[in-house]
Amino acid sequence: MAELQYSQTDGTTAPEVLLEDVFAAFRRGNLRYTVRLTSEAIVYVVLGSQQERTLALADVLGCHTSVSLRRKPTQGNQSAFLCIYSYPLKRKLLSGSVRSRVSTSFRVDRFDNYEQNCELAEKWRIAVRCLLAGQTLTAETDLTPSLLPVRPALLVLLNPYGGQGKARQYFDDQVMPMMAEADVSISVVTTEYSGHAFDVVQSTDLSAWGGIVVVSGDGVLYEVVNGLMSRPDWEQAIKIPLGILPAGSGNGLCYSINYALGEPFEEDRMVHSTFVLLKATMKGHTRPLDLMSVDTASERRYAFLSFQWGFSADVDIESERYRYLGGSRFLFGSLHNLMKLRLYRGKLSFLPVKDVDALKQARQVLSQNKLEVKPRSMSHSSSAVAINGGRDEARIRTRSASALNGFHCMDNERLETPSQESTSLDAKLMSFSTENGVHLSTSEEGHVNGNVNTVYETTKLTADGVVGNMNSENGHYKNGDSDFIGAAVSTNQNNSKSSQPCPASGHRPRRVYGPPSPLLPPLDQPVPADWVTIETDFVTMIIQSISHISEGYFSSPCSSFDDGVLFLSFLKSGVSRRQMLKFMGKMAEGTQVFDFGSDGGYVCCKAFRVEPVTPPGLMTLDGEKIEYGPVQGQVHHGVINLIMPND
Ligand SMILES: Nc1ncnc2c1ncn2[C@@H]1O[C@H](COP(=O)(O)OP(=O)(O)OP(=O)(O)O)[C@@H](O)[C@H]1O
Repeated sequence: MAELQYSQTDGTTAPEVLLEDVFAAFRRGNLRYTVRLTSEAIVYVVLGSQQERTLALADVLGCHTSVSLRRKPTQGNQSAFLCIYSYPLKRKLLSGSVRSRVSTSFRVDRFDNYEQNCELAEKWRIAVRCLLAGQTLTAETDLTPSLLPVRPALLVLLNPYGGQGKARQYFDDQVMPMMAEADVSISVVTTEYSGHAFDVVQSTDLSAWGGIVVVSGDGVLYEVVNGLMSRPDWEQAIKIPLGILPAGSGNGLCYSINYALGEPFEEDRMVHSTFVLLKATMKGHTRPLDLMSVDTASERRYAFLSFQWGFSADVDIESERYRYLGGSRFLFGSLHNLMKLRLYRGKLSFLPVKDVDALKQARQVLSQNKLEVKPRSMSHSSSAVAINGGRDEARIRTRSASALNGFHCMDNERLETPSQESTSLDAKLMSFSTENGVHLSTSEEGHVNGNVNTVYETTKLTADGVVGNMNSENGHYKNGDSDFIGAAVSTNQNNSKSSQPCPASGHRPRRVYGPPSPLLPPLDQPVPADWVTIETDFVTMIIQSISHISEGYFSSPCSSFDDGVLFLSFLKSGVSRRQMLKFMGKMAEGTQVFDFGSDGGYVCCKAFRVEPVTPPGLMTLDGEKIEYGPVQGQVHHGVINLIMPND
């Protein structure tokens, strides 16, 4: 643990000491500390020494009392225990900073009486929990349990087939122990078919939940958003706080959140993302996130991430076969698609946001990140794009080559139309054993071993709502319906089981709910005169509302969560396969390209329309396949409440 100077040497007032006591070390009772709690930290000093140690509350996730001592107090042992769980950032030699768990325990033995010691420990626990919830305390505050904030449980939707199919493992091993430490109660639904998340949120009583968290990729959150927007009470429903933990392939939203917060993602992403989610949950924090409404010829859908057409959409959908590779599936998909570079003829129209030079701003953002940017025209192979080094080097190291958004070869290589190859996910027999819910390990400073008492449930929800709680016990998580053999795509509400993601999320009825889209004319009418239209052969097109469309792919440096605008990146024909390969090498090095010179663009807009001329192919919304054909969309400012710290 880092040793920090607590006393204020800079002339500023030291934060008020809320609690101060003398506690013993957990294991070595003869080692005693003076422990102080302020609104910012728990500071403890070895008695008779000047050495202070600090647990910054910003790093603390929770606090429990007597967690490991199941044994009854004996005559010689009347102590209670206080255990604090923190996740400070620690520097690593090669990979920057990562959070690692530290549990710090004190023996509370001021009194000869066990109950009094318990009371004292409980007082500390209440104080720490209240501070973690963002409450203001003073030294005079009467620390009673009634002060503790009561928050409804989170509804967790876990897709066991997202990404490499490790969501269950990550959840059991990493997420649940942290949820228990933070005393956040949850109900877990394991999705059983593509479209299950949609069905659940469409019909569940939302007032029962404090928020909905998906343990999945962006695809399941897309289902959740569309499920909420398909409700007659959509206006209220979409306000429920939404969170995401990264168990997919692209994890674009989760990456964007961590990026915006400066939180590591490269290593232990689930720990970092859970930490961020829980810190926000404990304080009841959310941040507005823009919503995109997208109309196809037959229906309306909603998205929070991106619309894609061309190379990147093809890579996303066609790389489903490499799903077992996780995020690397995009690299293989890109290499595969590189072999058969295609052009996509069509008309792109957009309503530009005047006076915003997106490219200039993006260069500024990148240079602020201490990245070196040398814009070039893709037509000129001699000019290079290099974005290197800087504080975010590790963070923006591209693992996913979905970023290799199309380039068209100019060496007269054969251009093909998009293929209609089927996508499939290997059906696998999955057996989940999650016997021992939460286990805390022992480490330095007298840390605690043992199971944490917490209550969480596996809830079986169907389109009809809550069917029943599967299991609920102290510290034990049992998934009653975890065995899974997939066969076919199904939206069967009788919990029929499927292992094949349905990219189009099923054929659902036309949406009738949602905000009006005043910027959009009817799809069969021309766009207004103040729109810009480009008709050409496109290689790729991405319209996005957040910074990253997949892990490490910083495709829109100008985007923020609730800026009320969209950023459009497109690339027209004009680059060779060799150039593209070179570019892919740079991507592997951790470089990024968003600057397409005269062969493309990066613009800020509020609405768009795409009218493909190319025969049927792939279009995606938040990485999920949508109906191919004319499509248009507009942004709706800050409609979604994203679970994310806002302080
Ligand atoms: N039990 C299930 N069986 C089959 N498909 C499922 C199941 N649960 C969810 N799905 C589908 O899996 C698809 C992919 O899910 P998800 O987005 O979680 O992972 P991903 O595609 O790997 O990640 P990302 O979207 O971040 O690239 C979604 O379309 C969802 O509808």
